[in-house]
Amino acid sequence: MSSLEEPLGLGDLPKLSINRLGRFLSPTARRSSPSDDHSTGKYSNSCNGSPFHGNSYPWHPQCRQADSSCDAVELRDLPRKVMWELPRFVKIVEVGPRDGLQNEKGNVPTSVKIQLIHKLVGAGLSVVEATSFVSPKWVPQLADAKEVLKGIQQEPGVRYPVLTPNLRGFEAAIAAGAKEIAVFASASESFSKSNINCTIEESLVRYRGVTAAAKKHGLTIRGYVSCVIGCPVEGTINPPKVAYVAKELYNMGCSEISLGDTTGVGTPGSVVAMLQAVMAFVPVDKIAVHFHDTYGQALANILVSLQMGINVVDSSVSGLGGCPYAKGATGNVATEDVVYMLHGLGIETNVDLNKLMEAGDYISKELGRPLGSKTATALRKLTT
Ligand SMILES: CC(C)(COP(=O)([O-])OP(=O)([O-])OC[C@H]1O[C@@H](n2cnc3c(N)ncnc32)[C@H](O)[C@@H]1OP(=O)([O-])[O-])[C@@H](O)C(=O)NCCC(=O)NCCSC(=O)C[C@@](C)(O)CC(=O)[O-]
Repeated sequence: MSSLEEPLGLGDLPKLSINRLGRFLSPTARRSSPSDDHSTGKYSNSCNGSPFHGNSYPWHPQCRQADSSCDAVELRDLPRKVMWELPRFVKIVEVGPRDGLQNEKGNVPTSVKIQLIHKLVGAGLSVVEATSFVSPKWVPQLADAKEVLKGIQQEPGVRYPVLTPNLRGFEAAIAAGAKEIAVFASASESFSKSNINCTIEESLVRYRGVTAAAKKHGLTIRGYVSCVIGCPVEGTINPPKVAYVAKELYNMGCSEISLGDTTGVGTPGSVVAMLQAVMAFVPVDKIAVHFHDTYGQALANILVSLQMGINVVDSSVSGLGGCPYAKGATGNVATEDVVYMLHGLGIETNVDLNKLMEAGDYISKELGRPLGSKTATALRKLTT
């Protein structure tokens, strides 16, 4: 990886003066001490011997303890500390081959889908949602689900979940070799009707059957809740509604609940309230976030989710995607942009950004459209 591809952030922190670092702290986050001199930016000393010598960092847990030393604090860890204990590792669930390609107007050859999945796995992604075993009358773009799943050369340690809307889809998925499935409910009645042609309650009954069958086969099950912030028909969705559907999916055996802002209307403000409600019923380490970037809020929404303890993020290479049954919704947040931000925060992903961009180049060329990732667009301009 050339230095141009390294996100600005980590490498540059040591070059910042302590006084400039002090300015990262908001007046409310930083408690003043009588010995602080605000005119010079010199603050009282609670960190002897550390790179922060001469400064007090009340946001750091060690600094918050009386008589503690900040010796252990390294500049490298600063972003995670300033941002309130961000996770060290984030698992990215790549949904491009499914959520992305389900929305394509033109026909994408099966061989291209398979090649894309191989490239994404080659970039280090350990979970790649491969396809959907839905009705081809509803989503003709994924009518080749069986061929795609059978055609993938499955790598050990990599998961290839597929969507199953009912027992029929589940059986087809099993026959094609699926080891992990996902069921998808909605927090909006209108969207449930337009997407899977049933009410929320009917979908939960249906999914109890699917999850029971999946458990018998020893399969891992993911559960989606869509329209967690807003619905194109109903408008704002109340957080308790989202929490209810998430709890039901969790209780029926879904090991991970992915919360989908299907239309991308969420902001960090609405996302916090929604996550808070869900976390009352589903453990934080079982929650994933799934943001579409319609309003350009996805990265901010991911960041606030990480600050609340989430460490699983769904995204789509080159920002492919949208839902054929959610009018106006654009693509998922681009995986390249997520990886760039996470690496910039010092968070590991095991994803090689260069190889990921190659996968993005590949599918964009195949679809005949410009790159959908801002990071990839910027880096390609610099390197070509
Ligand atoms: C759920 C159904 C099937 C109900 O569809 P329906 O019309 O109510 O069901 P049906 O039982 O009357 O079946 C209609 C036809 O489809 C067939 N059929 C029935 N099931 C299957 C199956 N599994 N596989 C293949 N074929 C199937 C069935 O055999 C029948 O064929 P016919 O007799 O007319 O020839 C339909 O509404 C459907 O497939 N919906 C899926 C729509 C979809 O995939 N939407 C995109 C998902 S994205 C999403 O939900 C959001 C998410 C997860 O990405 C998160 C986010 O972004 O927020």
